[in-house]
Amino acid sequence: MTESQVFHTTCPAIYGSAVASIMFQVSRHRPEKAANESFECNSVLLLNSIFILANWSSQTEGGGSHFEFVSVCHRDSISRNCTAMTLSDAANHILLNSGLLQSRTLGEFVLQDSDQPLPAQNLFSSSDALPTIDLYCAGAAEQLAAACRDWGFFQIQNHGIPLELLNRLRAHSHSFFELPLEQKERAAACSANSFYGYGIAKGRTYSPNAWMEAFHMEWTPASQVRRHMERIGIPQPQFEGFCEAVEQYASQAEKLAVQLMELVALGLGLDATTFSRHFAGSSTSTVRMNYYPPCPQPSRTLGISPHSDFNIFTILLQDTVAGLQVLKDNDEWVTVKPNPNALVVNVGDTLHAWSNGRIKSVMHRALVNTTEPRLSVVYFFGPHPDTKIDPIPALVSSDCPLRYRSFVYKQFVEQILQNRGKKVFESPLNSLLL
Ligand SMILES: O=C(O)CCC(=O)C(=O)O
Ligand SMILES: [Fe+2]
Repeated sequence: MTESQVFHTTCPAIYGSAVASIMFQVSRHRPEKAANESFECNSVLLLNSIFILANWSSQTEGGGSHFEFVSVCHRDSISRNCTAMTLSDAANHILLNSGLLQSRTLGEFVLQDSDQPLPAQNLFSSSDALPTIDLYCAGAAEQLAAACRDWGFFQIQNHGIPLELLNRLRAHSHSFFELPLEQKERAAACSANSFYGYGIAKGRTYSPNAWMEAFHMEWTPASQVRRHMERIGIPQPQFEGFCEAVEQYASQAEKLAVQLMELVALGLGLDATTFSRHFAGSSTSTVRMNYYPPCPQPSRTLGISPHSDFNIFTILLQDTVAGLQVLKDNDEWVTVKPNPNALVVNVGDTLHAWSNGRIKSVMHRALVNTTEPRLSVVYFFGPHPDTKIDPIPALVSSDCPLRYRSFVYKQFVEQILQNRGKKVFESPLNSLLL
């Protein structure tokens, strides 16, 4: 029933010379079509694959266009299963398989000039300027508070999480993203409203065509790592290894987050438990693996567009590839130099408001590059959903008057989720200003 042919095509609009020629094999469901009909590569989208809508103009069909949807593995540029579809089928296929909102239009997923400010090419020089703090040094509390005030970001070394665990987690995360797309998609988010599972990053903070894939797993109130991984179907030793690495890491990161809250409280001149006593063994935290495949035109897209995190602290593990950038003083993007022994920590909007703005959550983004995939494993730490956040009275003074209203964490998050999908980021903190 099908006829297989090999085509050479170019994608000048999207990839320029970087993918000068993609060889792909098209299986057509209508063998009777004219031999001289040509295919034109029309649009491209990627997760771990490049999706191509091949535009087939057929005179025999009354001059109308017919679209065929072809999925091509971008690493080796050799096609896998190719199915003929209509344009809307193809769009639906992309939406469903990416775990994305079905209501969106295809155009939003096609790589194109972004409406976000794009990076200049020279921004990849890494900076040593971001403070690196030894968690057990004398003065760690003061250094942490100063870094939270001046940068909203810092790296920590001597953090107590063994390097062996960090390396194991990095290795398992890489292996996960190297699985075939079809397999990863078995853990795709179950509904358009879910953030969890495999897919591209969603939410108000990310560009809809972010050059990345992600695997997001709930950690509290109960770990959902195994539930997601069971759907993937990998051999038992790999399954166990992956789940154990994530569970051990998340458990240690949770303790670290509490320790950081206590040190920062001390550094701000407060009682150590000012923030942490509101947690009493309960938090809202998740783990997300972000993976940024090499990109032929890194200046035309971003891995993650500028955003701040809405939680308390984010603890981020990088590998050796740079890409994370922090907006310093609302003015200059600084690249965080990868340090395999260190963890990158940033203040979230909730802690910002809780401290009455004494410490700050800042915008950050991720760049992509042409040659190497980049990985980050992120632990997002937030309070229990019912926690009421009141700016700490001791941090209100005549030279720092009360700036934020009190709020319940889950209402703050709900409001952020309602605003998701907005293309230009607006800080959720604005809605809390008095
Ligand atoms: O991958 C990175 O370096 C940044 C990730 C990030 O900002 C996020 O997931 O919120
Ligand atoms: Fe972030």
